[in-house]
Amino acid sequence: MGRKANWSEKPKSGPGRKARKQPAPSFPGMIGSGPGGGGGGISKHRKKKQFGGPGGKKRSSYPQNDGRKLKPGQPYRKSNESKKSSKPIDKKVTRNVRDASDSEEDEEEKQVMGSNSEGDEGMSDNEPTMETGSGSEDGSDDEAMQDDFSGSDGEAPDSGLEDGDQNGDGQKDEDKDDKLTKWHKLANINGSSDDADKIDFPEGQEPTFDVQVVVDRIKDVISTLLDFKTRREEGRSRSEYISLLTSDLCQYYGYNEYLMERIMQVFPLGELQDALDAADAPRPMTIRTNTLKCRRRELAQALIARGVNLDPVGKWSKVGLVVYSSQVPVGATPEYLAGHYMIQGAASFLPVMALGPQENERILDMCAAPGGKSTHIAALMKNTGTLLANEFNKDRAKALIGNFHRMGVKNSVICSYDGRKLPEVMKGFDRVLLDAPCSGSGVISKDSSTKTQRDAIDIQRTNTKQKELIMAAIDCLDATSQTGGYLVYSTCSILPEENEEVVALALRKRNVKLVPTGLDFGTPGFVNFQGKRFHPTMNLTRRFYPHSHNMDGFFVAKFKKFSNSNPVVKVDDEEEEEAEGSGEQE
Ligand SMILES: C[S@@+](CC[C@H](N)C(=O)[O-])C[C@H]1O[C@@H](n2cnc3c(N)ncnc32)[C@H](O)[C@@H]1O
Repeated sequence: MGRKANWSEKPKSGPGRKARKQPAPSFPGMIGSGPGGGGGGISKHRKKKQFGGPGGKKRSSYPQNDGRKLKPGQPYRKSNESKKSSKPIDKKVTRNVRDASDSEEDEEEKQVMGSNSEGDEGMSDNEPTMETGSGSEDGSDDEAMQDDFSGSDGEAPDSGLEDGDQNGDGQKDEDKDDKLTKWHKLANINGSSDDADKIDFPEGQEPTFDVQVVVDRIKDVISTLLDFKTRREEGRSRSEYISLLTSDLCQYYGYNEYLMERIMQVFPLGELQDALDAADAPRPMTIRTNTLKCRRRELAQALIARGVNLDPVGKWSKVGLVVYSSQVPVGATPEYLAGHYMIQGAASFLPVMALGPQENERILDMCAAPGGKSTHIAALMKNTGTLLANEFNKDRAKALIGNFHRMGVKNSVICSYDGRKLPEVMKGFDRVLLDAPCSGSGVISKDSSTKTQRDAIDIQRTNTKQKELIMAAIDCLDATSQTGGYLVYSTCSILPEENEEVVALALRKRNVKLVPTGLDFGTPGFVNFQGKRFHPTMNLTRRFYPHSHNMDGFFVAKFKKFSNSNPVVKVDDEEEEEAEGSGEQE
């Protein structure tokens, strides 16, 4: 398997060193370009005409676009201008974003990577377009499945919603003219909105499509909604403005109305554009060192010597590396083939960090393929104890097997049950990870078809499955475990229907409580959402967003099971829950 790396080699010269002298690489593709940016919508136009007026000067400032460099996990702080206008439209959706500490790397890492490198502060400007090759592997559930031996570089992200349900990217191939016609119809746009005080509401006339008109109007409507009393046009209601904004955002970003409305409920108005822009931009490529086989410093040395321009991912992880650019395919290096690392989105480190696997435990990964998190769990267990890695989809389970072999996982059993049936097969685990199949609304840059293909029925179906899986996951746990009794529930979705609502149901129907995830950044989960009141401890769950944390949209909740019996839930309550979802109505 590959040739042996010379770990003692010092990166004084050679391609790695040279790579570091290159101009600062930037984020792939900026908004609207690159594989993820072309989702639906008007990304091509957006390249030319960004918010902030003609000439392409962006008003909304995504981390890499305003000259700052961020690594995954680093919070993005808005410019003063944005801050001033960042009034939430509704107090119920006001978020408190907790800042992560800045990523100052420890001295040891600096010595290896070279101090003062361009990358020290974070990502740079050129997309690291890595050829992953046929052997490339993606450890993340939520990323393109580069490691499932399909050999495809641009596959849909693995939200695992349905077995084999990942959509082709028909949206990308949509004919530009058809798209424009569609936008024209949808837009119903007339005139320009240069005058910020006078917004031209479409009144049924045939629309004249003009991206700049849409862009300006989005800006004006948001400004109006943020200062409604003074800026509103007499006789216009807030809902008129909101529906105009929804329609314009759908056109500009290429979402269907259902998903756009959901997203507008998640983010305060002052954050919305940043969130939507960042959702389109590809995330930095990150890799996770397989500590079963090597140390991060050694891996970094070996890759730098091959021409990979990298840095530690941030202070929050001891095993992650962010790759800025590379002269070799990162998914086909000898080190990769020898299992020294997994190509894995930074956000997908978080559920396993929260789980905190211990040596000699019995751990279940209920939805495990392709194995990014499972192999991480095995590494933290140091190949001791027992890891049961389950994956319902047999084809995907093959990728799991391949990854376990490559990464040298030896403490595991792989099985292929419907997770909902697992308690009938085996129980008594110290820890369980449920990285649930989801809509993928947090990983839109990896599968832009999500923008148009998720609807209410789809989300409802997913939500039902997630609720059944979480019940089963808890039933597999042993509350009397001496070392654990913990469940981590995670998704790569930002929708409360797939996150807080699922958690809320578990809190009601099982003897579990939420505990801190131990992750020192992330935004607290919603305690109130759209008139629903969740348990106050919901603020212990963590949300991660591309625009705030420079990683995929993710949700992580950690539970402790305190009794193996189940609470008695009154039949009336159950019926009410089924009718209303799991949160209490305010
Ligand atoms: C989000 S992905 C998991 C990614 C994985 N944890 C990783 O890090 O590589 C969800 C997985 O759940 C699987 N899945 C879907 N329904 C399932 C079920 N009922 N039981 C078990 N697995 C299921 C999907 O096939 C998909 O592989």
